[in-house]
Amino acid sequence: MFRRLLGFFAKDLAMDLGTANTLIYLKGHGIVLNEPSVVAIHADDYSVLAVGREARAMVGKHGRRIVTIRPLKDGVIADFEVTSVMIKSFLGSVLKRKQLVKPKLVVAVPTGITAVEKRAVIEAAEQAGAGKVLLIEEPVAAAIGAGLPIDQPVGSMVVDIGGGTTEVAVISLFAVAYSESVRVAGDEANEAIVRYVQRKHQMIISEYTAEQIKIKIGSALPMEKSLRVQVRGKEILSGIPKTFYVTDEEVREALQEPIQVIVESVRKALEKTPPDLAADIYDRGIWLAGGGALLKGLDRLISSDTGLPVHVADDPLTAIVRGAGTVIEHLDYYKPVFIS
Ligand SMILES: Nc1ncnc2c1ncn2[C@@H]1O[C@H](COP(=O)(O)OP(=O)(O)OP(=O)(O)O)[C@@H](O)[C@H]1O
Repeated sequence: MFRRLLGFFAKDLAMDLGTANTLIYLKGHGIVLNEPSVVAIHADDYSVLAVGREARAMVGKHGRRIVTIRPLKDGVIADFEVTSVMIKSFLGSVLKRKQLVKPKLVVAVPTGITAVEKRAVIEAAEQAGAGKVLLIEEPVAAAIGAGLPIDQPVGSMVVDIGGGTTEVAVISLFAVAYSESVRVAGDEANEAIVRYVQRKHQMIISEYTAEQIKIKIGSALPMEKSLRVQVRGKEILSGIPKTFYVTDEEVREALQEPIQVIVESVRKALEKTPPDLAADIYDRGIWLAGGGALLKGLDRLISSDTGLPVHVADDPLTAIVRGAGTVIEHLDYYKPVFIS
């Protein structure tokens, strides 16, 4: 009885532990944390200097004795210790005071995650102070966040374009019926812009600058108005810092390859989807989620390539955590979605 009473007061949580961003949803409150998945560490004694936004601001601007680390790669834990530290810091800032009962935590993870990777997520969360850790596949969470009827015998296709991975999944009756995952998403797009600028302008820019270019003027198809952005970089030959312009057309050219891989994975998923579910998708269309869904014209490009209607989920950057949040609010109803 006492434990049940304590359980009533427990602050259960849901988390989108992403390659680029980590978001936390607190039961009964909504999204309470949205931070870059970055940790800054002192190289001498490995002490943690900053986590999240504060650590992100140090990237590319620190001396040799500081290291900035993105502990997740392609949606999975690449550096276990640093991930634990990061989760601990985020959970700590959300929960503030020590809890009498450890909170239940729903974590969204990529589809096709291995048993070892699952274990790593659960252990990192437990070390960070979580009680029971429940895992849900990211596209399922994204579909719930987008308001799709995943509890019905109806096929819904979600394309989640994150930082490290693009996941295409067909979901029906609480489960993934078919999925396709490629390690090409936002990060790869930034790297493609860095390479293009080197080749075309003989200038070196950081991945952060490339990301800003992508967000400001990036598009998958020509836009009504031509755009250009002023960029600061370093000339390859002289090493001298210089300012130059990059146009939307150039960014489209740079992004052609990664976009093609994403479109190809959607086409492949459609080909492999069982016929009855495919018929539902042909009727209802495809939903895009994740930060990559914000690339201008990507919905139109996928639509013209597949001949299907393509919708962008509301606030695609938060779709996964909102979906995982819905699950933590109605744990019993969504029991069938857990994968561990
Ligand atoms: N307006 C925009 N246009 C294009 N890309 C964008 C835009 N805004 C954000 N992004 C990209 O979205 C990506 C981050 O998306 P998101 O937070 O959904 O990924 P994540 O969940 O951290 O990654 P993953 O799912 O791979 O673990 C970044 O690569 C970022 O550059």
